[in-house]
Amino acid sequence: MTDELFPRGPVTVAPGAVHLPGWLDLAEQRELVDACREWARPPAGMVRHTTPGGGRMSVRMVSLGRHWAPYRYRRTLPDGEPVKPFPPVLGALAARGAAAAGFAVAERYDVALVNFYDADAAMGLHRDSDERSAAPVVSLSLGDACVFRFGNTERRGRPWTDVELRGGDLFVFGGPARLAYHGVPRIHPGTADPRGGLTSGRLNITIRVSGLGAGPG
Ligand SMILES: O=C(O)CCC(=O)C(=O)O
Ligand SMILES: [Fe+2]
Repeated sequence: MTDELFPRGPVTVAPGAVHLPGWLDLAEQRELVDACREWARPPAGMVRHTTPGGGRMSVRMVSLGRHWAPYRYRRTLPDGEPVKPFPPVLGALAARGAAAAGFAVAERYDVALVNFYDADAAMGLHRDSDERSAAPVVSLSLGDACVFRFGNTERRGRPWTDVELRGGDLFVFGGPARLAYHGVPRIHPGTADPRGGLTSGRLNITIRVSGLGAGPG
């Protein structure tokens, strides 16, 4: 983005974790927001998951390619609906994003999770460890800014770095950071640039290589 008061440059937050601010222009953001609206529709639309411990997640999610629900991937939703296919546009974006962050990825990206955060939603510190691939996770942010907490691979606690992710930002974590704990403690409501297609709330698209191939489950 060229109209920022204080332009933000790429930052390596930890070895293997790269933040590229303003990676998507406003037109690309609008296209993705429109696509997310389509993907969020039933059948196989947006859901709030319950964890095995009985807690209800505040983030609404829709899966593409494989249905993710705590804590594994499946081909179908609990009601038997097939998961929506993985859109080729996200495969291309993920490959481009990983390359922009300095990663050479031989595998094909095949799953995505679209997360919607309203003003009060948050995501606790966790690792993305349900994949069977070491390929970097590619994350795109749209709408409201948030605090993205990027921790370490050892424990769900400090040390961590808090990064502000805004609409259009790319964050990629792979290599030594692939299994680092991370989460979203807070949304900054009302910070979305409406020209990016979202007037309230935050969308995050997280694209991964499942490593599950054509196998079952
Ligand atoms: O919303 C984000 O930026 C992070 C999402 C996330 O960590 C996940 O979907 O596993
Ligand atoms: Fe995650």
